Amino acid sequence: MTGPSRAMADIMAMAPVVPVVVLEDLKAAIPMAEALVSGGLPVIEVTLRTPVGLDAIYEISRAVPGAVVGAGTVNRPEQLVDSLEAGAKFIVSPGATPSLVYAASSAAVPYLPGAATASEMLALLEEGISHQKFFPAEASGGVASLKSFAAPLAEVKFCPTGGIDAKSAEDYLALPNVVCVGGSWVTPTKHVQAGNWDKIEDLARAAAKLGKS
Ligand SMILES: O=C[C@H](O)COP(=O)(O)O
Ligand SMILES: CC(=O)C(=O)O
Repeated sequence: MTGPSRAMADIMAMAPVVPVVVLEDLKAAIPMAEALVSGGLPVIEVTLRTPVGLDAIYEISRAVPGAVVGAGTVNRPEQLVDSLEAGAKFIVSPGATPSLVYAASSAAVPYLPGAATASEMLALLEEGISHQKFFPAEASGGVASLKSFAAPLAEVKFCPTGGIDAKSAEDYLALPNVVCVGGSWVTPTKHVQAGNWDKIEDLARAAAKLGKS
């Protein structure tokens, strides 16, 4: 495993669940991150799908010391640069392109690119990227597909994301090639909008226990 994959492996091992956050209101960034960290989920992926994504990463990285905040939906190399400037500790993209892989490798930042087929996984392995996001997990065959990848692609370890909930997360985490899972169920929009941080902390606490039974 090369440097950036090693570093991504360490981040993925910190918690069984990576909350994938789509924030509409910057004011929610810090209390939401504090609730997740208090509940036991320090690794947080803030997507760049909304205008406040980068500012949220900036604020969380400076104000929530226990958080390891990364940028998600990084679809272009310039977004990777902006994310690092904002304070992102890791980078996630739904797929991968040569320019994204090059940008991540040049910046030596932990990088979790998406892959959904054996060919995409092999292409990333050729770049030294052994830790990959299986996306979109449920739509790409879910647990059954990952079981099929385990033997021929034994070197690849996954963070499946997309359509996973608290119940199905257990099934994914039981697989030998799954290190953690990603999902938005820990930060439901209704609770974020209402500022129900205690509810989010409860969801995080339950998610942090997954895979440990
Ligand atoms: O990164 C992918 C999604 O935003 C998270 O998936 P989900 O909302 O289905 O959990
Ligand atoms: C889906 C995904 O991987 C992302 O938004 O980064």
